[in-house]
Amino acid sequence: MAEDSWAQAVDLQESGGISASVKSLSLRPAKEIPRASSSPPPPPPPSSSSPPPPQPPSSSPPPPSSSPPPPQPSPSSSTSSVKSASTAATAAAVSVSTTAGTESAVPDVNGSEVKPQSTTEDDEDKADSAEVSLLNKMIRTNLLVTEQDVEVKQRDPNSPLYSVKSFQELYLKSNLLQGVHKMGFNRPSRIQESALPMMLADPPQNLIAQSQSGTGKTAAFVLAMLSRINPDLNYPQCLCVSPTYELALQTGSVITQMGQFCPEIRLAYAVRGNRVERGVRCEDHIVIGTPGTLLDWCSKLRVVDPRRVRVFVLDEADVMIATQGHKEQSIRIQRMLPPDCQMLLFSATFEDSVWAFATKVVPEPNVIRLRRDEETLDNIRQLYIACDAQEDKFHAISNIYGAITIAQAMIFCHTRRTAGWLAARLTQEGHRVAMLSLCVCLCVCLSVCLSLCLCLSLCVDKTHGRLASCPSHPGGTPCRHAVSVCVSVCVSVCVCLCVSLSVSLCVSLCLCV
Ligand SMILES: Nc1ncnc2c1ncn2[C@@H]1O[C@H](COP(=O)(O)OP(=O)(O)OP(=O)(O)O)[C@@H](O)[C@H]1O
Repeated sequence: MAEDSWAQAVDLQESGGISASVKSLSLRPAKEIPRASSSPPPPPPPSSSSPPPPQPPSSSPPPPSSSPPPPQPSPSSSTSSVKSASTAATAAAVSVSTTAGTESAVPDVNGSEVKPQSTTEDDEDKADSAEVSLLNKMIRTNLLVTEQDVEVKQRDPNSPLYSVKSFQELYLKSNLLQGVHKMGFNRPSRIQESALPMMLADPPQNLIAQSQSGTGKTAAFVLAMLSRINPDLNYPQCLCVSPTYELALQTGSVITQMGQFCPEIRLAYAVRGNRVERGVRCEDHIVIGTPGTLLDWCSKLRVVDPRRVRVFVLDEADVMIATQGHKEQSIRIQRMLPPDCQMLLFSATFEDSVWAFATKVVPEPNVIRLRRDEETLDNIRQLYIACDAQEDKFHAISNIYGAITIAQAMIFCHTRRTAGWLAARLTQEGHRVAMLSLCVCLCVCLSVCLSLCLCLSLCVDKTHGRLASCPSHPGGTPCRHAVSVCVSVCVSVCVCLCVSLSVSLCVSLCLCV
């Protein structure tokens, strides 16, 4: 959206309070929704490729179908946070000098956030936006405190604009307020100051809100959902759509924490693997899920009656539209909701495509936007050089080396190909350059595995085609398992090495940025 369309930039210092109608209540474990298979869903596999589901604090009851949902994570969810780190932070690092222009990863104020920039190179190296989002959530455990201006565009410009400086001003139910304080929230974050009064207003108002990761969006809409629930009504009153299984679980854990003193409120996960029988009504108050499964629950399976939903939250809208099919599925869910259902949409970024989607899903919205500051750490001086072409970047780096003394440096590049190109050019210039990339790591792993394989083959030869220690064939019977043993040992070693290398790469990148 054009900057000048933001008619109303608001100084939130001059804000008043708001009386929100709050009927909040409590949270207790949900009844299990009957599943297609009578056996409980298997726990998520303990593989490196799926992050562990968030654990509710010991003081809080487990979430509803609260044996966290399940299981066969979707293809998009089966990618690892470790991979996220390595791919998102950069595809490759060249140990030499300064960052290579716009292709480098951009750290946030905590030095932790990663945000990939799109280029046309090496698509396979690009980070999945959902992974990046999940990684940011996992890395960031504190609120990102910012003094940025909040821009507010009200649906009705004549209506008074409220913002709050304390949670008490929101007139929350006491057990909900207790949960907020138990989470260590003393006062609303910058975006919460103006978003919460709008979200809790009576009659309910629709909202599109954009602010960067870690500014308190999730906490804000969770509070709004918990506030709207009438626990005497045993059907879903709030739907929350997340782009992936893992992100849904993350939000679920915030609901569980914030509602820890509201045991009557129940939560269900509409995610792949949490199977329900057609026509069996869900009696939980909040359903959080991924677009496809949630759509099935609302339409095909008729587990949720969308006509009774009061609050619809669409989280991570920018990530959502990056996933094929999610946009359409979200719109189809939205179309089933009653006209007076409160629609809330959140996004960390606000490109035109996100805005177009947002306005399609959220009719007559209020809009809140938190401007993003330039982020720097005090002890780091950041400079940038605008380059028109890749070749210019090389010349810029050469000039820096010509102008100042640089003993050692690391250059982060977006793709392996760029890193290789830059390493070659710098080497030609007489610099001593080493290149580090996932590919190099994999080659090392592979060579280690091949040597191992060779050793095992030699062992097999020495015992005339048998493995002396084969438990299946003691006593020297010909062993056909020799090759499979070799292969499986190699594969496991390879996997272990890849994981550990990825972890160390991830850690070193985090430290470097
Ligand atoms: N008012 C508050 N006071 C203190 N901490 C807060 C407050 N609101 C949120 N937080 C904490 O700040 C961190 C980021 O909050 P939250 O996850 O809600 O932000 P977000 O904008 O949704 O970020 P993301 O998109 O990455 O999830 C969380 O650890 C949360 O517990």
